[in-house]
Amino acid sequence: MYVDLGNALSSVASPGVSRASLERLDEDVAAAHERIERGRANDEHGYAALNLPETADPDAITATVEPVADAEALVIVGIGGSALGAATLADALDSDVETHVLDNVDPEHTNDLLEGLPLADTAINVVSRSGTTAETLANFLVVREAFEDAGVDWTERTVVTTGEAGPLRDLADTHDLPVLKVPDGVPGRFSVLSTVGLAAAAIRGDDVEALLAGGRDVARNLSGSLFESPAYAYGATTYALDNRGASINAMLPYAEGLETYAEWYAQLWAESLGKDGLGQTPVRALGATDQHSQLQLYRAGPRNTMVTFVRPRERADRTIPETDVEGLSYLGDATLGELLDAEFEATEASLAAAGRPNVRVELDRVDERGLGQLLYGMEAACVLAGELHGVDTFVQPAVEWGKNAARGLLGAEGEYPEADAVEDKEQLLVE
Ligand SMILES: O=P(O)(O)OC[C@H]1O[C@H](O)[C@H](O)[C@@H](O)[C@@H]1O
Repeated sequence: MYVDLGNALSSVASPGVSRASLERLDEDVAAAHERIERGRANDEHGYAALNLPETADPDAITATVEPVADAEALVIVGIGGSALGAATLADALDSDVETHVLDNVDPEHTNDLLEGLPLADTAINVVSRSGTTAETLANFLVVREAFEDAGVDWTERTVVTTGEAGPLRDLADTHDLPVLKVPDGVPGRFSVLSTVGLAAAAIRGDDVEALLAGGRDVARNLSGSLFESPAYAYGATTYALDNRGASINAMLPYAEGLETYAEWYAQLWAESLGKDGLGQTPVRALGATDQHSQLQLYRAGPRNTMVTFVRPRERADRTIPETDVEGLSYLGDATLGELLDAEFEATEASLAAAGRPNVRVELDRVDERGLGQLLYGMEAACVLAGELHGVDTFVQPAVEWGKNAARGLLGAEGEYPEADAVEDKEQLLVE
């Protein structure tokens, strides 16, 4: 993972950060790094996630998913941090296993998905750390019923990933299902390199060891200086730009396979840093597609946005056929990859020319190792930014409020005062 901060400097952009400010900030980075290292050493909640490249057990994961390793299709049932990591890997890595993520509870989508699946050859990986998330459990019950209706034994096709206890764990025990435990101290949005993200990767035949090796590459470089650690360089610079007015961070990967990565990043950034009135709003985008939609705003709109570019240094390529159509001959000498790179460089330069801050993150390739580096790197960047902001990176009370309110509205057992607030809603209906 490589991070170029040149276009975030105040000599280029406004808001921007001077080299002198970054050097001063480096003292805070050193203190934050010490805190992070202490948290990692004690396996404290959240910090433990940064140990996953060392602590995850790829052999145990592979052995547990073995009963469904022959699957032609895979449905990952989970939501938020229990879906987006696996979805990111599935979007970015080729596999013969057709992979679907059932996170939302839109009945039309669920019906369409279930109708099209070869159920007898489909694996289910149901993932919920708490084992209580309404969307996940409801979807699982629906999927299970579809298997039963088709005469397929769902217990033979299901792998469960969950915590030590809870309704999903009970269900798994009752039916003697293979279970992978969500490791302690690892919040969902930091769990891609654990059983949460890696079970699906193993079923798909992705190289789980290489994903973890990518994480280790970046972990090795975490040090007390942002000038020595690409992950910290990114985290510290986003912090500095946010403080100077870049309250929006548009994630713009230039690789089709990284579209879902931008979703994963949005959860990581929003749920971890959005608290105490602070936080940088992540926006999901894709290059070159969003050059033709969002870019106008980022170059000429309010000066409240930074852009994060992500691109692989190498990718498979395809030649653009020659043409004698007048005005298009320049395309015939190029490849699609060269065109995408030219679009990337032009966009980066156009933002810099307009004085708009942007940071370039590069990977060698979009493969298991590169993804392990990118995902771990962004997690470490986020933890650092959380330390610098002084927020509690690893909790999400605002999300829990909504979860409780929905439970209360559905009449779940227990006290859910949040549901009363929904019923007391002020009305101003315009028809
Ligand atoms: O894994 P689960 O317990 O089902 O939780 C799934 C998701 O639920 C909530 O929305 C949390 O805010 C997320 O961080 C979490 O990833």
